[in-house]
Amino acid sequence: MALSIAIVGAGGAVGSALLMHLLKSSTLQAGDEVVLLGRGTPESSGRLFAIRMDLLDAFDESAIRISVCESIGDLKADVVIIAAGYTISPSRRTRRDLAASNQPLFQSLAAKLSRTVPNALFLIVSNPVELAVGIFAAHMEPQRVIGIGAQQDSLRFARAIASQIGVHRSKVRASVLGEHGQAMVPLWSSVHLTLDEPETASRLAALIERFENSDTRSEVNRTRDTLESLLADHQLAAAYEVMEHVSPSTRIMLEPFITHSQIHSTPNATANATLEILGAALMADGRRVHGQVQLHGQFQGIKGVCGVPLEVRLTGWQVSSQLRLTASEIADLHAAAEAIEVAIQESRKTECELLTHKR
Ligand SMILES: NC(=O)c1ccc[n+]([C@@H]2O[C@H](COP(=O)([O-])OP(=O)(O)OC[C@H]3O[C@@H](n4cnc5c(N)ncnc54)[C@H](O)[C@@H]3O)[C@@H](O)[C@H]2O)c1
Repeated sequence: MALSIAIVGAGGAVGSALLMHLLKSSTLQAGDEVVLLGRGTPESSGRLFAIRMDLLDAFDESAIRISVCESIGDLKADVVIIAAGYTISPSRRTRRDLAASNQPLFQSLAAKLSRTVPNALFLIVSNPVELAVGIFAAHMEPQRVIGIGAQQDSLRFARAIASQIGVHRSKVRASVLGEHGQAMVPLWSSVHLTLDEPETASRLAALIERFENSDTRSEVNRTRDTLESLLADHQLAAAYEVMEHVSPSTRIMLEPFITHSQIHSTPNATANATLEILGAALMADGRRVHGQVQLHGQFQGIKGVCGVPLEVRLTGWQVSSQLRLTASEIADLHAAAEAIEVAIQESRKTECELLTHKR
């Protein structure tokens, strides 16, 4: 049966990259449909119709249907990708600022989409991803809501490791759980090679020994100061060079901010991570991906939103049983889940205060 994928925020940096990746990859087949969902204003619809025409001119041979849905009430879709909302900028510097700005949008989208497409699979790109997942999971079946941040972080961790041992990412597997933010939990115990090559294996063993127990927090703090002065001087090459020499755990925390400082987003990496989860859902072959989901004790007894290993189908996620964590990783994961819960509660409190103020 033909598949329909809707994108909310299709005109943004991530949404545009996602469209390109979707239409260039073999994820969809002839007859499937990509729906660009508008905000319900003439300006938004106009822009989406123009984007549609440009895409048709580029990709018509693929025979994938591209349509614009002007009103959320008319939407029909099997998968909905949420890539709308504010991003980090000089006027919204922290995840807290972002939470305050994006919370009303998340609430409104979740309420409307739960009425029109309650049985869709929801892939959440927007940040703070944990807040969005919590809100969407309160409106639909929690099993149908997945934040893509942990997949993005896992891919970055694998690449950071691959680059330090001189191979490409296809040769390395690695997982990052927890928060898509400061409380992320890179799992050194999950790191392994997909090739049997003794020299590479010994380089990886040396890297793990060097960094597995290093103090990421203090390295992040030290390195952030160095980066800030390099960025202030527009020394981008030097900033990226610094990243080659820090721990992969530090690198995945800081490198996206260097990129963001120049192009205000990380569109292609994010589109790729989103597509990996979509691909896993379509193949439904039990491959492991990672995502922020609303847990009720299914992984390490955690209750709340947290990034965990997943198996995904179009009907929803289940926790993947393929990962064995060490005791200290389990402790870090519980600490991350608590930090996420505190941040979510804080955002809810701020929203309540704002509502009381308005009355
Ligand atoms: N998880 C990740 O790794 C990751 C990476 C990059 C961006 N993001 C997040 O994805 C979101 C989009 O990022 P971007 O870089 O594409 O930003 P962008 O500013 O380029 O695009 C934002 C999009 O959201 C739409 N939008 C804004 N307010 C809206 C509203 N009220 N209703 C409907 N649509 C609305 C805009 O029209 C635009 O299409 C942000 O929340 C950002 O933080 C996440």
